[in-house]
Amino acid sequence: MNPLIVEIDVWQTAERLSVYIASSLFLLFVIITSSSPSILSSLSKSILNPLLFNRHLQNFHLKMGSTDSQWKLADHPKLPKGKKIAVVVLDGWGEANPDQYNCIHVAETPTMDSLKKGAPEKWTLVKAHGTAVGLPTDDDMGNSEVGHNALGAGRIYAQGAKLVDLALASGKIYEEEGFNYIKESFDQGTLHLIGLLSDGGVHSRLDQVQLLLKGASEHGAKRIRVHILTDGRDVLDGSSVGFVETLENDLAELRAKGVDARIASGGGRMYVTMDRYENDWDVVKRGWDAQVLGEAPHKFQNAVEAVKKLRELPNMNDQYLPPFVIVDESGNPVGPILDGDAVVTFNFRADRMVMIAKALEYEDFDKFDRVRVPKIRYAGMLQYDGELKLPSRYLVSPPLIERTSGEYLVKNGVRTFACSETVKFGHVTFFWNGNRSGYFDASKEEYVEIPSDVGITFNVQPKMKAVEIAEKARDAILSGKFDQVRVNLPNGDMVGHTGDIEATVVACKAADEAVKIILDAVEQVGGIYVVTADHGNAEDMVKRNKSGQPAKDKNGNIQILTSHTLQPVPVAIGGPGLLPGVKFRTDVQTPGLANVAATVMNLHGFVAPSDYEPTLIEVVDN
Ligand SMILES: O=C(O)[C@H](O)COP(=O)(O)O
Ligand SMILES: [Mn+2]
Ligand SMILES: [Mn+2]
Repeated sequence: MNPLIVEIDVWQTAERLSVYIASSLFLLFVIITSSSPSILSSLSKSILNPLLFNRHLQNFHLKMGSTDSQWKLADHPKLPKGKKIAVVVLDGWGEANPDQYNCIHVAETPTMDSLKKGAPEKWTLVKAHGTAVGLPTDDDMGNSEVGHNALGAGRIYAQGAKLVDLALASGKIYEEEGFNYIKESFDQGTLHLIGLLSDGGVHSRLDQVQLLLKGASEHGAKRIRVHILTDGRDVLDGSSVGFVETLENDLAELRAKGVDARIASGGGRMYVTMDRYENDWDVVKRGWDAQVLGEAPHKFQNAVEAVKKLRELPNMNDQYLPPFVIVDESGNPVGPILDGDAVVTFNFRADRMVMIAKALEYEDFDKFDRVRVPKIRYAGMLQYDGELKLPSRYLVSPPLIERTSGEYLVKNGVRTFACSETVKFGHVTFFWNGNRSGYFDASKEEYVEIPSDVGITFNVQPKMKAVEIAEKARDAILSGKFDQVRVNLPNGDMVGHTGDIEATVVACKAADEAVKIILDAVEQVGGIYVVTADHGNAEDMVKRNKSGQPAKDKNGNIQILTSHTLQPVPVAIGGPGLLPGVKFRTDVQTPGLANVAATVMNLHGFVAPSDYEPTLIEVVDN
């Protein structure tokens, strides 16, 4: 066995022992002051399970109000403190076979190529999809929310997709406070469901919507209106028609059972409702006008026809369909949101629901003129922002992601700088910190957002703000004011989602150049870099058949993949500050993104908490 691992084990045992002694005194106190048998039995279970016990204790400290000592991380036995560390997340940068649809391979990426030459000691691959990041199955592609959650939290949490599955399967969703709250409107009002209609599993899933429709009607909803947002980003472009047909069939079945259920409005997710990080409130306003006011530039009597017709507009695709409302024979919208109605936003993922949640929930709201603000009972599928408690009502509790590496490091004196452009800003801050907005300690942190271009698809500007982000990171590194400088470089992902292969190649080159700027700064200050990604995207831009060849549609055309992938992502370490003996371990079972947090903590000179996924590195004495 590696000497370092033994040393850490010894240290951890010592730590655990001291924690036990202190805690046993506390437990004794509880036992003496309480004769409850249930407490005694759970205590004895905890004592027998050190991991569980540690977690209980840590959570107990947090609940009781934490002090610095409870956050204190142990010193790493070999790795020094005080190194400047750059953590670079290349969004949508996976590792795949080299071919013409692998834009990372096609692009000139000398910096990332040079890192790869350090394999296997300084460059490795980790899982970034499926159960490795808390998604329901290994058929689920990775995404930014779960990827950054895992990177920052160092542990794998059952994510929204899975939690909603469980709540629907057990029927618990209908017993909880959130559903009971909206149910109050079912007698007199309409239940409105707003969200992304696809089976992408990133923000929402069609099968969950189907179950919710069925369950809500069985629990008393008599009038239901669905406001759809078409996808084409997490699923193939053009698939919207099939999803709308499926939904229409379900609604027809409900109508046959006497429920007045219809689609009321729609629009493409990137143009209607699902903006994020306040990049462009007009997107949310277009949705508000269609969903709440029943007003849109396009009116149809049938949603399948709406989607088919709007897709015929020049350069149109599912992501950008203009807003439309469904009207009756007299031209009146069939489902504006009115006083007394209930509204559920059925996406489980947070980032692109926060803005609409604010519009639906906040009394004081000045981002656009809402014209009419109906008195509704509103619930999110999940609570989208735990810090803002937004929305205040929700059907399923979100994963409780606590004690993230960001919080630990800041509380251990690591001065932290984080930066991206608007479209990914929340990824390296909010998602990284366990879906929590704001600073842990404003005196030690600075988060910089570079405004993204607004109102364009990013294939038009594939370089995005990569250089600006890198220059901010460079300045932060050189300033000496920060110990960790963390960025997200969005290009591979944001341009990859457009399906424009040529532009994605330009995007990958731009991201690579940005990495170079950051690594040069690391070099200058004798620092360390950790370069990784949150999931794949740009490395595979075509749908593949089972044998891995590009799949063709019925007309013989290649099907461009706009979505993320199931590919692993690289993790590269290096820089002049890295001790020569540091290398990637070969004994970590199925390493994934969640193993990165402990790795970074080690490089800052600390041992990660014992319930974190193991570090990827070891220090071998020369
Ligand atoms: O919201 C999006 O843009 C896509 O659905 C997923 O992309 P992301 O997970 O990289 O943000
Ligand atoms: Mn991403
Ligand atoms: Mn993406």
